[in-house]
Amino acid sequence: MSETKKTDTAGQAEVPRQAQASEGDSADRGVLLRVEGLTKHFPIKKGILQRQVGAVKAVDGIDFEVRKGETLGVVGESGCGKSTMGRVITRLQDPTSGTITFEGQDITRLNAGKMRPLRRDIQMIFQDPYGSLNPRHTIGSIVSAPFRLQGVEPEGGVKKEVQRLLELVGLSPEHFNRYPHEFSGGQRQRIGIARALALKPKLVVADEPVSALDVSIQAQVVNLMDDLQEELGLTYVIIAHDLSVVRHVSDRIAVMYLGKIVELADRTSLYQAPMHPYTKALMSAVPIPDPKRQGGKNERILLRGDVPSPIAPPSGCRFHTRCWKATEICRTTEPPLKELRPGQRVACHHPENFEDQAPQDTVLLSDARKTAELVPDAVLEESAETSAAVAAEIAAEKSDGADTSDGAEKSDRADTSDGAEKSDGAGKSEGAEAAADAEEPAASEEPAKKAEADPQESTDK
Ligand SMILES: Nc1ncnc2c1ncn2[C@@H]1O[C@H](COP(=O)(O)OP(=O)(O)OP(=O)(O)O)[C@@H](O)[C@H]1O
Repeated sequence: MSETKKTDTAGQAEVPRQAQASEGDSADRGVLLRVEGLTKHFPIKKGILQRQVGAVKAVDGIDFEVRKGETLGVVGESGCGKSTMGRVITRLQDPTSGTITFEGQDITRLNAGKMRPLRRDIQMIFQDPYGSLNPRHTIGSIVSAPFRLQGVEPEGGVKKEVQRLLELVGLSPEHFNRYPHEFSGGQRQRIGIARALALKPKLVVADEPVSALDVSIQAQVVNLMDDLQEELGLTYVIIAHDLSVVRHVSDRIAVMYLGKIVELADRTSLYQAPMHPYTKALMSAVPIPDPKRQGGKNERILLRGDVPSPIAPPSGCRFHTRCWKATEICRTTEPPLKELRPGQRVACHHPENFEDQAPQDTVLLSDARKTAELVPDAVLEESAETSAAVAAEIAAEKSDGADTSDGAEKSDRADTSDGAEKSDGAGKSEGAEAAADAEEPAASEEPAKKAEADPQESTDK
């Protein structure tokens, strides 16, 4: 999208202009949409009396904000609740609970009549360019529908405005009287975009806007959305099932798993140092175009099985049944979405690239042991190394103000060079509790304890 988004600056988190104000400072300034505790449960009913016997917890308590002018990417496997989230925040579906605030106005419970004026400002682009256009209507009629519905008469008339919109999205104004079947998938998606932009919305939620298109066409449509954002000052929420589409266009990315946001970070932080193991797994699935980086430590992490059912999600951390780091606390206690680094929120007891949040919990669950078999050794080693390095850095920073940077660097080297086992120990010794007063040296018994408790696991590693 904007130049800032296309260039990755090493080590420096990229934040859109509007987002440069600190999180707290921008309590609402610069925030277009705020979502708090949002849930959407679909009731499951049975019998003649249609009694509710359960619920599909498609979205199960999410919080995030969308800042003016930014692109927020939302990723996760199929069934994670992304589309439901998109339909609820645009109020095409009612939420079960939580609040949605748009430009400071609570829109959670507005009825259709009260939502109508807001429909101009909040638009959605749908995944299927074939199903989302009525085959019996001409392109002119489809793109002019928002004007009719809102009773808006654009300057110069509807026809002229629609032709301008068609041109804007790269179609010929002469296509006005043609029908959807006369267009290719990419062209149809452009028509969908023209329709969404007709009333100059402030927020556009695009649900997998390119996944139904050929790869060669995907880039064209993404670039078009990109250019339009700059030209019209749009704010986007772009939903995708993998990171390959959103990685280039998003300012920030929310990773969803089974109805929850497990990580939310600016793009650079997410790519340079993903913290949730699920994010890391999703990232490892994206092909790396740089041949120099191929064959390095970025090996593919295979996740076991499918996303569990949202009718009865796993207890504690919902990812624990597929996570190679899961310990008992992951099964029993749901990790909160916590800001571990500025601008990077993560919900994990044993995050990647950060000190362990539950260092006392060292025995892997049996599921995790099986899952670890699918994770390349290099990834496991790297994971232990980076966590230990961060833990050492934090400990050094806390113990010595003046010499911090030097000390931290040295201890990084020492830990990482010794390999996974040693660094794992260091990582485990510096936990959340220890971090509060982290003067203690690393407890070297930790890895031994782990190996003792779980010999299979230690050999796996
Ligand atoms: N109207 C509905 N009634 C009942 N269950 C629903 C309904 N809509 C969605 N679901 C369920 O909610 C869960 C989340 O679906 P959703 O479509 O939001 O996920 P998603 O991450 O967007 O997946 P996909 O990429 O496949 O669309 C799924 O288990 C789905 O079956």
